Amino acid sequence: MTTSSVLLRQVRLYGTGEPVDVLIADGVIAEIGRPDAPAGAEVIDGDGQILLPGFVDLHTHLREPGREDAETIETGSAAAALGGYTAVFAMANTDPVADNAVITDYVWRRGQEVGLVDVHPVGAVTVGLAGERLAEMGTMANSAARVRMFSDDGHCVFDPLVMRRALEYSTALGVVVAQHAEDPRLTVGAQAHEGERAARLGYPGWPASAEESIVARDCVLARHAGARLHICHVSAAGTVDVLRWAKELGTAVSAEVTPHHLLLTDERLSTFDPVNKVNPPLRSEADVQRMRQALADGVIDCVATDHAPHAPQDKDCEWAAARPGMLGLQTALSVVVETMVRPGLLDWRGVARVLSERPAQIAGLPDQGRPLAEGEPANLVLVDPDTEWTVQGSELASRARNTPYEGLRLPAVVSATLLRGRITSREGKLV
Ligand SMILES: NC(=O)N[C@@H](CC(=O)O)C(=O)O
Ligand SMILES: [Zn+2]
Ligand SMILES: [Zn+2]
Repeated sequence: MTTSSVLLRQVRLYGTGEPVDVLIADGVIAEIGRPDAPAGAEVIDGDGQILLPGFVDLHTHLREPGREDAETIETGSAAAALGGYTAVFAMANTDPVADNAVITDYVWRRGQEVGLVDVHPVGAVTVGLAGERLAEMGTMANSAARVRMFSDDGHCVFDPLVMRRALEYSTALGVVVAQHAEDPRLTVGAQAHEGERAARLGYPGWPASAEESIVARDCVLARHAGARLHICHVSAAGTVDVLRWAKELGTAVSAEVTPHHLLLTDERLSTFDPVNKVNPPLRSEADVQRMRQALADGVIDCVATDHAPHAPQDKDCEWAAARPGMLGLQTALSVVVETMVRPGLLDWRGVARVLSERPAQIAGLPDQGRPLAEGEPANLVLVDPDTEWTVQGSELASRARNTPYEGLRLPAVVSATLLRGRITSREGKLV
């Protein structure tokens, strides 16, 4: 067996301090300082670039099994590695649904076979995402994939009794339930953020209260169950108030925001381009500002992409018929830099927190989001903060093309990603 080593020359840990050399051997950070390159070591010249723990995405749609025409575990893993990720959580709304251990184990094993990123399957909360009967959470939690997160994402677990039971089981299993917070009675036929723009265009509105009310309800349920709850894709300013209240009461609730809800508003509706259709919808400028502030404050814990690839026939059609969702894995870092680092809301230590450390803690991954220190697993990303790039959907690794950032110039590029000491991407290419 050959053991490979990598020497990262002149990198700045968390973007602070003087550049140092980092030697990686046998999958761990072996030495930080001025180590010599062992014979045969691969040397990467960091040139003062920023070293961070590899990113962890709690919310990815990889579409396998069932819609391999939109994305596969292989193409999605490629997008993840190029985006700086070392672990992603693949949502359960596949076809068939990942509501049993046969599917969740398949997703895990296929991810390991591809080998670019750890693909952790999310198990469904209810059978077939139908919201009626609990799926076999225990079997999934104890199978090869060791499922740690459960979600009916795409659908809200709407029945409060079903949600209560799911939270009670999750506590016993030591897993987390992630809620797609959308009261379906308030969003019947909804097409866009309820507000002036949707009204002018005649689109039925998706009110913020549909999100806020479910988050409030679930925080109450979680507190009484002594359970951990995670809120997917927070989009409305009022949800931040609910989260702050619940956290002050000691509720074990965490929350994510997507890159697109940090950058884009419902102003995009005027384009009529369904690439901008997403669930929850793009909201107002005030909501966007509140998302940024809450992420900086820690009321929102982390950034998750909600990477949602769709085949052209499901997107290139009229607005009402188009599926909701947009790509995110290869643009997340740049959008976080644009919306949080450039305006001074987060430093690079903060970027490590929201893209790596907090998500790893929320999901309970012991080997991700770890400190940059000797002896720690070498799940790492090297970031060049000074280079800008122009997004082109046709150049992204995803099988789908539905990026809302087409033609946009964004800051920061991923120079290299390392998974357990092995280089998975380098200078925008897979290794
Ligand atoms: N976000 C979306 O608009 N779509 C997601 C489902 C979801 O995250 O709710 C999808 O699966 O396409
Ligand atoms: Zn969702
Ligand atoms: Zn989703």
